[in-house]
Amino acid sequence: MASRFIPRTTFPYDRVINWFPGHMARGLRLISERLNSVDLVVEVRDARIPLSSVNPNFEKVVGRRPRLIVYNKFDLADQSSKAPITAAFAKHAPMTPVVFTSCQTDNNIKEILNHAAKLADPIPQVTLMVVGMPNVGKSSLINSLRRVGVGKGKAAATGAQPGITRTVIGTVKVLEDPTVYLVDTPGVMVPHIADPVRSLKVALTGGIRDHLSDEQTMADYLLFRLNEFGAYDYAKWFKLPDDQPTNNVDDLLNGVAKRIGAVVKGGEYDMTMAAKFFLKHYRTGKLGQFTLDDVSPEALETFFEHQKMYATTNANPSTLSRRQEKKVAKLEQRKNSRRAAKEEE
Ligand SMILES: Nc1nc2c(ncn2[C@@H]2O[C@H](COP(=O)(O)OP(=O)(O)OP(=O)(O)O)[C@@H](O)[C@H]2O)c(=O)[nH]1
Repeated sequence: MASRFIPRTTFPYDRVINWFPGHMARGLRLISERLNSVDLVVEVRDARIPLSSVNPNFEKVVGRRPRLIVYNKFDLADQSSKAPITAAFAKHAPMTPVVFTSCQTDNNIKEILNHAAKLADPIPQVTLMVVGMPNVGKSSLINSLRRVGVGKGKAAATGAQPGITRTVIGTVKVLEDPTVYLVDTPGVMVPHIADPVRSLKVALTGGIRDHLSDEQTMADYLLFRLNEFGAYDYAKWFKLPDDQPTNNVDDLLNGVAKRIGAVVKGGEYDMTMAAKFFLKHYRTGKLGQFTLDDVSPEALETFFEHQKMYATTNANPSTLSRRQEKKVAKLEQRKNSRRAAKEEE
């Protein structure tokens, strides 16, 4: 019985999956070049990995520009994650609006348009720039904004695999009155994700091309997390013996392969095809809604502290307020006196 099942408590994994093709470096450059003609940066993150889908490179490029954070694909995430994230933003970044959206249902899309329209008070025309890691749903968001704002169809190509948008497309009108334009940009990955498990989470949610991260390892990690959440429905879905959950990915994939008839020559089960099917099931929400990052108040506190440090040491001083400039100068001064003291030793 499932109640007697003891899930694994660790997932040893030390491989780092890196994926930073040329169009991403170019994309980052283009974002930085277009920034001066943009009134608001809309940074899209994946609500299933609210911390792991943050690219510190955006902090460097976007600096202290007015920004709105969108946690997209919220239909696939644990709905209880919204409250702690909202509270952490209210405490650490009260001037940054946060919106939780679903482009599948256009949920909360209007809220983004409302924020943009508010900016149109002193300026006649507002331009937004959408940035984010690959596959977080930037193009889908543009299409949703256009659908909700001006009732028009698809303007940007979307796809289940990352890396569909490869260059900055022209501006797209998403609201008539006031006029709001939007610029799509290519998804930009972190050039080097130091934490192996973080790279696995990004891959599992579709941010890295599947073949680069190995489907069976991703399936194993997904099984580990489902068991950790006590989400054992997969056992019934894939008709595992006695509907029992398992810690063994081969047992699971055998069940999946049998269920979908994934057999190769000689009658063996096709484990890669089974793993792909299992991943697709998860990615389309059929196994439930999960948030893979720790969003406890303590974890969010650490995250924001880290972000603050990063932003303070990397932000472009020309975009800082005088108070922030003073803080950066103070930090620099402290750093210099520490260096001088060391040299004297
Ligand atoms: N369930 C769900 N799926 C979504 C949502 N938004 C986008 N998707 C799906 O996620 C996949 C990626 O969406 P895109 O809009 O192409 O993502 P992107 O960020 O533009 O991708 P890149 O081209 O890699 O930069 C597609 O299969 C979309 O249908 C959402 O809110 N909910």
